[in-house]
Amino acid sequence: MTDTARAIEDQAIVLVGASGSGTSTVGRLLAAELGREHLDVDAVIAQRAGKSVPDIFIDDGEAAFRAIEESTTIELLERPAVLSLGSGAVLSESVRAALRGRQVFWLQVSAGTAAERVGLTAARPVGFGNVRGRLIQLLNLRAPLYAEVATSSVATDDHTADEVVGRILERLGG
Ligand SMILES: Nc1ncnc2c1ncn2[C@@H]1O[C@H](COP(=O)(O)OP(=O)(O)OP(=O)(O)O)[C@@H](O)[C@H]1O
Ligand SMILES: O=C(O)C1=C[C@@H](O)[C@@H](O)[C@H](O)C1
Ligand SMILES: [Mg+2]
Repeated sequence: MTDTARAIEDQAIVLVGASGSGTSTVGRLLAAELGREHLDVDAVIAQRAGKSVPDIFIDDGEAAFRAIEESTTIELLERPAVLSLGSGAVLSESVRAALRGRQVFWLQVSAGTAAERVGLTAARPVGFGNVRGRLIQLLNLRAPLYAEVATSSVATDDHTADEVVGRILERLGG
């Protein structure tokens, strides 16, 4: 193995994207394909807190969640895992700085598709009220931040999660 290949193997593979882009699902499948650990930052936070992310928002407030999200994300970036970031993690300048120089895949999704996907799953903070309208707002705000940190982007609207994994594997191999 070349030094470059070894250096890449030691590095986290990071997935970013809006809620419903598939960061959790694709991350789990990609990690299985690569034989790597999968770390979902939302899941790690919930496990450590002993309560769900929506409950942390309700009990402790968004600012408290963002502080935990920032430190947890930066900590987990040091692991040679597939890392699924929370959709709002890129709001943090410190997280964006920590992502520089890393392999970051942006899973792109339209608001319509994201709403269909998250509308069918368990409650989450962005799911309160008008799901599609809220997702459009969040996408407009966050798309430039995903673009800033991403080294590669993958369209997901008309592709299954397995197809998205295939696209990422092609790019990792290339
Ligand atoms: N490419 C895809 N095609 C069809 N359905 C998908 C795809 N990717 C994910 N899904 C489905 O969409 C739903 C949301 O996916 P997932 O939980 O992975 O999104 P997420 O980006 O992690 O969202 P959040 O930021 O809210 O955690 C799940 O039901 C999942 O099975
Ligand atoms: O869009 C957001 O701000 C969030 C997305 C989820 O990944 C969670 O991190 C939480 O629900 C907040
Ligand atoms: Mg997720």
